[in-house]
Amino acid sequence: MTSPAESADRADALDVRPITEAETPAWIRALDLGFLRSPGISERELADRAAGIDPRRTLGAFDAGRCVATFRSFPQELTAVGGTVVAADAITNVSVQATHRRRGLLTRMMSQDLAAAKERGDVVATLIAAEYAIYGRYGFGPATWAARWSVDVPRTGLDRRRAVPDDGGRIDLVDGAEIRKLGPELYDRVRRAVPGAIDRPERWWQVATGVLRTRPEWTEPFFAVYRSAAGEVEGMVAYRTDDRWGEAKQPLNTASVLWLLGSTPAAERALWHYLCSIDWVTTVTSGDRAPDDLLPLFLPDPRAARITMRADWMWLRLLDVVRALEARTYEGEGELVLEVLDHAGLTGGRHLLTASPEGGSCVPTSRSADLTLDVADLASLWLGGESAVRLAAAGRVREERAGAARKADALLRTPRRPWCPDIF
Ligand SMILES: CC(=O)SCCNC(=O)CCNC(=O)[C@H](O)C(C)(C)COP(=O)(O)OP(=O)(O)OC[C@H]1O[C@@H](n2cnc3c(N)ncnc32)[C@H](O)[C@@H]1OP(=O)(O)O
Repeated sequence: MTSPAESADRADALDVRPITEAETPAWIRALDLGFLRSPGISERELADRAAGIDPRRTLGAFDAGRCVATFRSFPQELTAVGGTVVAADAITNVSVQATHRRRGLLTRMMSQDLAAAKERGDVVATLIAAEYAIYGRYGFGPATWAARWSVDVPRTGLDRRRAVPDDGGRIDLVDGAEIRKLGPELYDRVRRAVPGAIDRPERWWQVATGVLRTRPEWTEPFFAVYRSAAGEVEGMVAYRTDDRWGEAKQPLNTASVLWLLGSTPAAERALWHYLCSIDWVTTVTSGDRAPDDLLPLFLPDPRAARITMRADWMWLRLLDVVRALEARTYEGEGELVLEVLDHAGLTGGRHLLTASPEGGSCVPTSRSADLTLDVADLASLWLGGESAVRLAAAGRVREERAGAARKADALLRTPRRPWCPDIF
């Protein structure tokens, strides 16, 4: 039998390194095994997925030449509170095969990647965590949250006879080519106004419209565009329907939203109302939205919208506390001394934050701290979605001065929750 120490030694002996371009197909197959996906993959899917992978930022662990662990990062833009965009190290495709787990392979790949991101000057690292328990140990904290709703259309109280937006705008059904033409500009406006949102490279639109096939089961969705009374493109939605009928021939279709964008509340309202007006559709599922999404408030009876999922979404790892705190604006004016603990030594230290609605300055200080907190908890507070009072009550943040958590909330919390509309 092998002892844990011997297993750890064996993991150390494994090669963890960036892959070569020629190794990409084997790396993708290893990732699919790690994500419990069927090993069969078409040549087209393999080629379309490989085209999105930069081998220089793609790590593999190799045991006797076989890829047994995968890890990849790519450059990403993340919107901070106030609209400034910061450079992020987006981490994805993390897997360690069931035969090689719990021998430290993830820890080795993560340490390499975060060190490289720090060296490059990225302000944060981002990821969507498969399981809650994995990433806190590396200094990540949940920073955006998501909710899904299921709308019982007959209960909404909306007038089913109404067919067009009641605000002078219009909705048109369009094809994927039109979405590729109109989508990037609209999305860019939306994401710069939403803390927690990330950029969508051209590849995102190609995948969303089926030009690139990165999943075997892709079918073309419906696409609709909303234009305001002034003719401006302000909203867009992609959805699928399921052609379900009851035994007495009642139409019972569900319209499942894949993504819905509005640069104005009016655009969001018009699109949700449109989805609830489609003949045959009795249920609308929302896809992943911010936890404080306006959807229920657009319905005469908000109880028609039932929450079906609510969870943490994007996790953040601050790589540079000073640049992160200086990249955002604040809800009020004030000073706060933060003692930030980072056991990995990537950032942290005691800093004086001088905050205002125009921005902030952050400098090392020897003044006594108001709050002591782990870098992972500061990540949860940074986008304004978590409360320092709440974290203090849970014993995660320590108040060194009475009332400091409340003061931190007055500066850092935002009226709307941060939101990352995408999975990556
Ligand atoms: C951003 C993304 O891609 S999210 C997708 C993550 N991938 C998956 O969930 C796929 C299935 N799981 C896996 O592939 C692997 O189990 C991984 C990647 C989660 C972990 O890889 P491993 O090499 O086993 O992790 P490693 O041995 O470095 O573990 C380090 C520590 O994290 C802990 N840990 C790792 N995974 C988990 C988990 N899923 N739940 C709880 N603790 C975990 C280990 O116990 C270990 O703790 P210790 O230091 O106290 O002993």
